[in-house]
Amino acid sequence: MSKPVVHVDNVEKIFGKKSENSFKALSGVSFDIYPGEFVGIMGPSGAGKTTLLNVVSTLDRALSGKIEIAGKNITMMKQNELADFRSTELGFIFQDFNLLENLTVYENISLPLSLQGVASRRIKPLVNQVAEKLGIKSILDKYPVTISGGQKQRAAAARALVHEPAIILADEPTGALDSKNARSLMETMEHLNKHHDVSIMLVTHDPLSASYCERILFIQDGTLYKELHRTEDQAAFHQQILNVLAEFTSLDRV
Ligand SMILES: Nc1ncnc2c1ncn2[C@@H]1O[C@H](COP(=O)(O)OP(=O)(O)OP(=O)(O)O)[C@@H](O)[C@H]1O
Repeated sequence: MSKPVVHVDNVEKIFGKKSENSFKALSGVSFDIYPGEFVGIMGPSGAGKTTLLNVVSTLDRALSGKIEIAGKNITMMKQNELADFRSTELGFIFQDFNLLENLTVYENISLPLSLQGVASRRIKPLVNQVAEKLGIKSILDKYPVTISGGQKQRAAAARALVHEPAIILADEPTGALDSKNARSLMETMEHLNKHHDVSIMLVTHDPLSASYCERILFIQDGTLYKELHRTEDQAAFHQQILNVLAEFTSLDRV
């Protein structure tokens, strides 16, 4: 078996100092994501999903445990090394697109490459290639204010992919989209995963978005609660996800 692209080993995260106010947001969390996998993270509000994404994405530090991405131990890296690591190995897609309004779609997508100092003659073919994959070649000269929410999210996905990161980290990417655009974005992510071998870790509340994943890790109270593999068709997987979410609701009532 190939080496995992994300290796999380016994991670713990505590907010606040060692006093009555401290809160254990993650406890003994361990899992691997292998190259080319599409993994969803689900769980009730406050379960620790965003905290987990933040420590994996190097935006926050775990208190203990080990996290390796693309074979590199990020828990040992200094701040300046982390910034370099993020810009080369990680691709981010957030709910609110985070496109810069005074740059065109082309300029937004090329930003990670410009920041890395890639020569502009090398940037153009890379941007065109990723725009082609995401079906947004015709809007490259437009400004974000003139395009739809779905197009904005595709542009954000293109920007996340253009530097060929080891993994795409997506936090509620469909949260600001209507159902048609949400479905279309998830189909695109599924396509990128299946046909272009893009590894994806997706945090979502939405069972339909999650049903595009191959595997879901459910977390509750900061620990892994259950893991679900997609073995049947998407509709059946969607139903399995709904069943697990219903377990959380009934646990709440206890
Ligand atoms: N900076 C912080 N200081 C103190 N507690 C925090 C901090 N950030 C998060 N928490 C707590 O840690 C727990 C996990 O939060 P987190 O945001 O990871 O949950 P989540 O599963 O992403 O929730 P949601 O689905 O509502 O976004 C929550 O109880 C939250 O209140």
